[in-house]
Amino acid sequence: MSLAQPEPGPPPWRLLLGYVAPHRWSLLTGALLSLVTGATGLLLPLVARELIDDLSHDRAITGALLLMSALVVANAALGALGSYVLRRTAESVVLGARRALSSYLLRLRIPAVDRSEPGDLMARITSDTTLLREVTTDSLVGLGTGGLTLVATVVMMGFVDPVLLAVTLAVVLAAGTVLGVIVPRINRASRQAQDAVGVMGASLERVLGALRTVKASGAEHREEVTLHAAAEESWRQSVRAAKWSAAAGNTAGLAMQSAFITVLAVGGARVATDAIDIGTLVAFLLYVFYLMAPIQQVVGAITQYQTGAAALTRIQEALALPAEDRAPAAPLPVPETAPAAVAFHDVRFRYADDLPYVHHGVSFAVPPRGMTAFVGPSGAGKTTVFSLIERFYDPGSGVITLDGRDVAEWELARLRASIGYVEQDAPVLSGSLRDNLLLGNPDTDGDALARVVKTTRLDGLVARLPDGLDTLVGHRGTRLSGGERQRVAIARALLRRPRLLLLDEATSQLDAVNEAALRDTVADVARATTVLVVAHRLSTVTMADRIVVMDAGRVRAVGTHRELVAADPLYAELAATQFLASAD
Ligand SMILES: Nc1ncnc2c1ncn2[C@@H]1O[C@H](COP(=O)(O)OP(=O)(O)OP(=O)(O)O)[C@@H](O)[C@H]1O
Repeated sequence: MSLAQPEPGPPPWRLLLGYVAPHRWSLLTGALLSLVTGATGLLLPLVARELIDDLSHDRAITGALLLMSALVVANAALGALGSYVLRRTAESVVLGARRALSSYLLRLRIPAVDRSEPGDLMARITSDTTLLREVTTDSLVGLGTGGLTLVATVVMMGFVDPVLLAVTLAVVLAAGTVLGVIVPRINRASRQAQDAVGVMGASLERVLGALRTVKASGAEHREEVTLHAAAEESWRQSVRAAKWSAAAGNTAGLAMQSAFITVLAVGGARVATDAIDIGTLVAFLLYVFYLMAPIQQVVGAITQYQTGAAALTRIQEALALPAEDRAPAAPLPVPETAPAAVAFHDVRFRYADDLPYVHHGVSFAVPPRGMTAFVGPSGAGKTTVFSLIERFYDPGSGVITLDGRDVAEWELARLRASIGYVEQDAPVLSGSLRDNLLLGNPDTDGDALARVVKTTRLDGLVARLPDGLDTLVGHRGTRLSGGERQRVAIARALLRRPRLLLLDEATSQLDAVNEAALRDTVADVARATTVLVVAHRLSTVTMADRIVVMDAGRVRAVGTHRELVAADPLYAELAATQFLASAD
């Protein structure tokens, strides 16, 4: 699954260097340790040649043996330290990418979220970033240290016998041509495998988010088929990538074996004709043996990079989605407490370029203080009014003002700090009830919290819960009823001490007693705050100071309940059917 990307981003290797840059020193240290490890290994054949020489001339071999032992121990110790440093650095690169991505995803603009699958975005943060670990150690370091060791080994081989080196290189180059065909296939398969993991994440999120509905609809089997199809696609593509990776690895292995045999044959002939001595041939064969590791490392680096490049591209696609400016870490102190004035001036809006307009020139003005109710048939565009005030979306044309100033000119965090928003489906985040209430204003003191808990009639619920305010709610905690969730959402919004309260009233969530109590609370709030409410109940509209009647993306009429019943036929009909049906 691909996210829409406006223009091609930088190549994956540049992205990789960007992630690695903050850790360049530890990466260099690790790489250096690996190099020194390789160098100690490279000295061994020379010492071996000395040892054979000493033996054939009846000289003592203790010194050579001691040197060899020291080199072997140093090789092991430095190798372990180097791989630890590299692994740690790679984990830090993964951490950096995860931090960057999660911060970015929290700032995504709502239209970008509307068009993305949350499960796929999650896969990008979790599984794609994990792939950066291997790409950092295996690819970047592998290519660096493997490449350098390769060059050093080749130089040493040239030093020992240039003819045998030419033979070795001819075999290795033949294998390189085959690898050129294989490597791009690994990239394609890896990208498809990661995309399939994204699709699976999206399907899982869809099912787990509505598991009750899936069960109640008896749709488990159909959903299972979709999930399995995504899992199988990931398997298929990963197996394809594995097939090509294995082919690449074995091509390198085969090349080395062939080089070994060829060197043995040609070298044997050279020893027979006295062109070289036996010690030189043994030393050269040891170098061929040593060449194997850096070649495998370089081939591994190239194949691993193909997988990493696919992941890097997916990460970059997420980072190219439109996002809001970074919000300050601490909640902004609300600069003013005066109630806000809101106005829409000829606002036209649609959710996406390929969707019809939802607002066709909406205009209204709400003075500070008091309650304004928005009513109208389902789909008229009432909730959209709130989304635009919060700047979840920007209008296509027209202007929305808060205190007479275009909301587009407000610093976003300051704008939202002025507003308390109670959504229609009032989500509860998993965590304690206290966390949920203090989400928008964690510094609230205990007295203020207790007051709001009481006014929103949550005190009974708190008394009933086993750990009171610290009881876990939401996922893996106590499930709250629809009405309780709504009261929590109202309390959360009030604790933000908003200058403008947006209340998207859900139908039939509250029982009569709680509804009456909350009506009084909201009426109280409206004395000092501007309250806008999408109203579905007669009790709400009758107490509103003004009612805005919306129909099909336009404002039909504005007035009080009494005025509108007399003047507006649609409102009169709504009052007679929709509102009366839920009146107390
Ligand atoms: N995120 C979105 N993306 C695309 N279309 C949307 C989105 N949200 C709402 N719409 C569409 O915009 C139109 C107006 O929706 P809105 O939620 O504002 O209506 P409403 O008047 O609040 O309805 P209700 O009373 O049923 O809640 C609807 O046709 C809806 O399908």
